[in-house]
Amino acid sequence: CVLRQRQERTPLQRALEHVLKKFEMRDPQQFFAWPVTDNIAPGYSAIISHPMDFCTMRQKVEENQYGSLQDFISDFKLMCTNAMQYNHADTIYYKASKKLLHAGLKLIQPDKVGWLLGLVP
Ligand SMILES: COc1ccc(C(=O)NC2CCC2)cc1-c1cc(C(C)=O)n2cccnc12
Repeated sequence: CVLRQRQERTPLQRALEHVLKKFEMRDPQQFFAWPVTDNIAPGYSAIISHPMDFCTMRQKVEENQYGSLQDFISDFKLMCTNAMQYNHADTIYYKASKKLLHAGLKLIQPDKVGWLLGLVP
């Protein structure tokens, strides 16, 4: 997951970066900061067909690969549901991903997201 230096950003990119920072703050242990590897999670790549993590999301924002907030939220949900699929419910990762998903979706609820969509014409 390579991050290039900052280029010119569209209003959507700036808004997504803002939301991404808020999401990342809800992952203090940084379990979701980087791609999960097979050596820390045996068999991960055979079980999870579409891995996702915050660094990859940041890369996609920087490369303007998200056409909308919804595309971005889909990757956030994918990241959390991957963790609930691979990890058993009694693990710290499953519990962290469930908490992160709920906290993240609360952050972008319509009543709270007005300020955000104000940034995007
Ligand atoms: C980038 O992923 C990680 C980075 C660091 C850590 C980590 O610090 N784990 C320590 C807490 C007890 C060992 C765990 C993970 C990790 C995330 C995950 C996810 C997200 O499924 N995971 C699954 C099984 C084993 N490790 C992990």
